[in-house]
Amino acid sequence: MSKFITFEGIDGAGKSTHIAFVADYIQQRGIELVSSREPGGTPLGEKLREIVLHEKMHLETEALLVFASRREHIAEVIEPALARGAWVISDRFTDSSFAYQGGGRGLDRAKLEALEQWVHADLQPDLTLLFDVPLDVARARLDATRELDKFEQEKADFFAATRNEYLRRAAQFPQRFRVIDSTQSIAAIQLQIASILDACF
Ligand SMILES: Nc1ncnc2c1ncn2[C@@H]1O[C@H](COP(=O)(O)OP(=O)(O)O)[C@@H](O)[C@H]1O
Ligand SMILES: Cc1cn([C@H]2C[C@H](O)[C@@H](COP(=O)(O)OP(=O)(O)O)O2)c(=O)[nH]c1=O
Repeated sequence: MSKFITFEGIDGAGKSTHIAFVADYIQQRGIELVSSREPGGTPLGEKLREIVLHEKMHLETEALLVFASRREHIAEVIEPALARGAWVISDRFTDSSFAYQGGGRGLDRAKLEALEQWVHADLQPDLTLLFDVPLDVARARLDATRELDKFEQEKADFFAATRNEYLRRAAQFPQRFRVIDSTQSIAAIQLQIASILDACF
């Protein structure tokens, strides 16, 4: 049966590092897998991603654009894949909007809930892997590796609020969230992910 798995965490937590591992692990079982990301995942969504990640805008514009990208992603990629029995993994989904636009930037949660109801009232991930690390660890990893986009340049209090909102949601939806202590070694994290996935097959 199809599964929808999302990857979440503050920038630098290690999400991208583990996506290829998860993709391999699932495909080794002969399952059709669609691997995607947000904002993005479709040609239009990728254009919206460029705008959201690099342009200054009103907070509500930002929220509307990430949900516009998501609407397209669900219609063009996620729903068709799930309907034919494939598994879908997405690097970020709606929990990112609650964490970044809600927690980080302070957008009223009720507005995000209204958008969520509008865009995907009947769809939720079956499993959400939350990569959780203290801010200083995430920051040190980012500084060591890449040029920072608009979100990655935010200050520590932004990421503290983002992380808190993720942890709040994990506590609110314990049946789909698995919180992974991402200060562990990559090998230890992969072992933990493998045992989480084994429970899904
Ligand atoms: N568990 C870990 N231990 C040490 N370094 C890590 C770990 N996970 C990721 N990294 C490194 O941290 C950096 C950021 O990881 P990345 O997966 O790109 O984070 P994200 O996608 O969450 O922003 C990369 O250079 C990666 O190799
Ligand atoms: C999906 C989504 C992402 N974002 C932000 C979080 C990230 O900082 C950024 C892009 O995420 P990500 O793909 O993790 O960036 P990178 O490729 O640099 O690892 O978009 C939101 O603010 N709201 C959202 O709804």
